[in-house]
Amino acid sequence: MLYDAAQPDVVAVSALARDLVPALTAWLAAAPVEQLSWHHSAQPLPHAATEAEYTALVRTGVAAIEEKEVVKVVTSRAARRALPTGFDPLAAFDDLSQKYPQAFVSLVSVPGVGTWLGATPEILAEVTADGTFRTMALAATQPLTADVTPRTAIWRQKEIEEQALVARYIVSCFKQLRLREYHETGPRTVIAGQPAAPAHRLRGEPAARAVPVVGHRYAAAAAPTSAVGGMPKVAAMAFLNKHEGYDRAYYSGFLGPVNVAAPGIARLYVNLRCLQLHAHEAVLYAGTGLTVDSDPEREWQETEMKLQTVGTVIAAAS
Ligand SMILES: C=C(O[C@H]1C=CC=C(C(=O)O)[C@@H]1O)C(=O)O
Repeated sequence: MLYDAAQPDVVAVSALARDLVPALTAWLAAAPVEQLSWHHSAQPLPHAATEAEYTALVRTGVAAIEEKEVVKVVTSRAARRALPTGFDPLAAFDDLSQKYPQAFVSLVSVPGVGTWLGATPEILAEVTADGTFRTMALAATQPLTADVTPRTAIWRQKEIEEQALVARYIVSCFKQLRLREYHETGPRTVIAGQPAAPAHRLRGEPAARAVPVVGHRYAAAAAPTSAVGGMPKVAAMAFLNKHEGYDRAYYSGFLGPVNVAAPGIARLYVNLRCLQLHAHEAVLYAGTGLTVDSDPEREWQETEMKLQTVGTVIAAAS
């Protein structure tokens, strides 16, 4: 499934994905690595914001919240990193899979789309074999340190508010789909990464029994969620289009296996902690949810921390 934030009405789903898997797996196993050609997007490289530019964007975001233009907005930035000679995307994929066993690690290379590598912890929507539909409200991240565990993590007002906004947004999407019966657990702190860029998140997990199509409809209605766009959605997106200053491309869109395990089973993830490969460099993406209490310097540091998730595989290959 492919979704591009710039074309929110277009969601491409392969009905035959399951039938393609054996042929693709055999092809990958048979092709020598040097013969695999990785697609590069024809789009120009995005502007990579400096610290001064990003903190200024955060200040503008906080001012927009103070002026009640938006309730919450999630600003983001791109960062460019030179690729080490002979960088092997398949080895980087293996490396990420080992480092982040709880994340959805993906390597996607499509003509016209380019090559994207990522390790996202965030489920957008899931439909399981028994027809259960699940989603989660993630927001806020803090570094995992020796003396902070999920049991002892303390969250500030800003983060509690941020997570509550995302949860409320999800419930409003349920209402839109006339999905009235669901149950909610949490929020509870979870580990959303492994040593390289560890983080804790708050998570609510509303679940509802539903026909499989709800997953698809929910994903199309909810994306971009308030965890990656903001609230209200239209005002937050207008703010980002005006001020963010670069094209997010597939970052903060969604991806995942649909109809692969069996028809109707889907697991869609928000495309976070990802990078796009270009011929000689990678573009990494990260963002942070702003509320009225956001501190620009802390938000910059949070993006730095998040960039390390995929940044480590480039550093490891150097
Ligand atoms: C925009 C990103 O994270 C969003 C999703 C979850 C937690 C977030 C946070 O910690 O601020 C953000 O809202 C990103 O990781 O690039």
